[in-house]
Amino acid sequence: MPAPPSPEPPSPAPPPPEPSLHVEDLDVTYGRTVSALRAVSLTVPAHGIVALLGANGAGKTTLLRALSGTLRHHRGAVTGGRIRYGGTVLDGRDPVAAVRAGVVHVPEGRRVFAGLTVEENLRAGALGPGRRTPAARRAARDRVLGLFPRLAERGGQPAGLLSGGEQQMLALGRALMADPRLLLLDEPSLGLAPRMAEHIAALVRTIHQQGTSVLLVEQNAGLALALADHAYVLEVGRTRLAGPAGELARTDAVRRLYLGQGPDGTPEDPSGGRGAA
Ligand SMILES: Nc1ncnc2c1ncn2[C@@H]1O[C@H](COP(=O)(O)OP(=O)(O)OP(=O)(O)O)[C@@H](O)[C@H]1O
Repeated sequence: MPAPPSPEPPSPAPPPPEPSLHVEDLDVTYGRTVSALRAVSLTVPAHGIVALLGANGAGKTTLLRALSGTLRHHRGAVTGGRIRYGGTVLDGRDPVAAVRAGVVHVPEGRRVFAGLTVEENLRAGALGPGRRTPAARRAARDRVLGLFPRLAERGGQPAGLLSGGEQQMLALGRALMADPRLLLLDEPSLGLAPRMAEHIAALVRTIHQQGTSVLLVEQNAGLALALADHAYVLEVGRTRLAGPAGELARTDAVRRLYLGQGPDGTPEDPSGGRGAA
């Protein structure tokens, strides 16, 4: 008698869906009196790249701090609303919870460890809370050095000796060592010459194409809107505008206040809109 057909092998479980970030009606206060965000809502879809624009003091950094669990280091707290990343609630959590969920913050000013070498800075990024295998760490390091060959050349040098652009690459590289699914970038082009700012923007685009979602805070609105699919404009702690980046770039308010253009698209502000007040 022929043997009965062997049962079909079980099909592999589908990979977990990419999470999206949902911020709903978020309120943030510093100390007892400073209300920095009021009822701010924002979404970063899976595989999205979203820009957050706004003048100095609008609350952009505060929002990134709320997402990465670092508000309390600045005497701030979420006082209302909700932050969800996929199935994980992140409001009121600490930085370990954010990194475990895949949300990694590159703060303004780079904050590399100046006295450590480039290689040691990268290793510090891999020390995240997730229990990752040595092979996963090696893969992350290979990815970083592939993206930033200059860091490979400078591996043994103290990070404090790097140029501003190289320090920004190191800050990005260190964050990538934690295998983020959502990268929070605070002013990556700040203080860089235009060509280096363009180079960093191209690297951010590549990082996004490799599968990492990005929430980008940038005062260089032209650069940010060219990179992003979607954008939000914060004004004194509230959302003033939101929409597809290309559409926002054509609105009068964004052209005038953030792109430094007159009504006919001609430049009005010689700084090109950087640092709209
Ligand atoms: N640690 C803090 N303690 C008290 N108030 C703070 C603190 N950090 C920020 N603020 C206040 O919160 C508001 C939002 O500041 P935030 O730094 O988030 O703005 P921003 O849009 O990132 O501005 P910038 O572009 O200047 O960094 C401002 O009024 C600011 O003075």
